[in-house]
Amino acid sequence: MGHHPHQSSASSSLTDSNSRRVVVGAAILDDKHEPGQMMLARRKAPKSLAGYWEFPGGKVEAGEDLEQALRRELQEELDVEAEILDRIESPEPQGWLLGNGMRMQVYTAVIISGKATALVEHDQLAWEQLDSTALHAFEWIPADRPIVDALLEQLSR
Ligand SMILES: Nc1nc2c([nH]c(=O)n2[C@H]2C[C@H](O)[C@@H](COP(=O)(O)OP(=O)(O)OP(=O)(O)O)O2)c(=O)[nH]1
Repeated sequence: MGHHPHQSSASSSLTDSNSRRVVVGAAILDDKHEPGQMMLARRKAPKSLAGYWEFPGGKVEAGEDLEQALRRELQEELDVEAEILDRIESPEPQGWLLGNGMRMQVYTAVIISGKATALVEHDQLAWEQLDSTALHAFEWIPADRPIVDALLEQLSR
């Protein structure tokens, strides 16, 4: 009895679809100083999210800081080297609340090397004007829509 609680809490931190893991995402811009377009990516999996558009990115791994994690994800998912620019300010400092209870921090970024390619996570990439109507015409993961608005607001400052 004495050992059980310890064991289960140690393993749950690795195996839960836990709400503590942080997600990082990128609003990839076409130009660092005068952005006109951003890139969106359409998910292939899981089934519940397949077909929805998102900010490319993923979960931060142990030992990484957020920007390192994001650069790694962009390399793995899109085969590009990226420079991370600014954090999109979120209502709470921990980041944007996602549908599954996780938090996501989103950064603007530019590609510094390579041509973005949909590899395993996505089946389509799109460049779109930084315009509210144009961007909201895509079927985003619902939790991402307020982030799109905050991005546009922040870029217009
Ligand atoms: N990458 C990304 N994930 C998002 C966005 N919006 C949103 O709700 N999510 C959710 C979907 C997933 O549940 C989670 C991110 O997980 P992921 O599957 O992209 O992470 P990962 O690449 O590290 O994959 P894995 O190791 O879990 O297989 O956050 C978004 O804009 N970008």
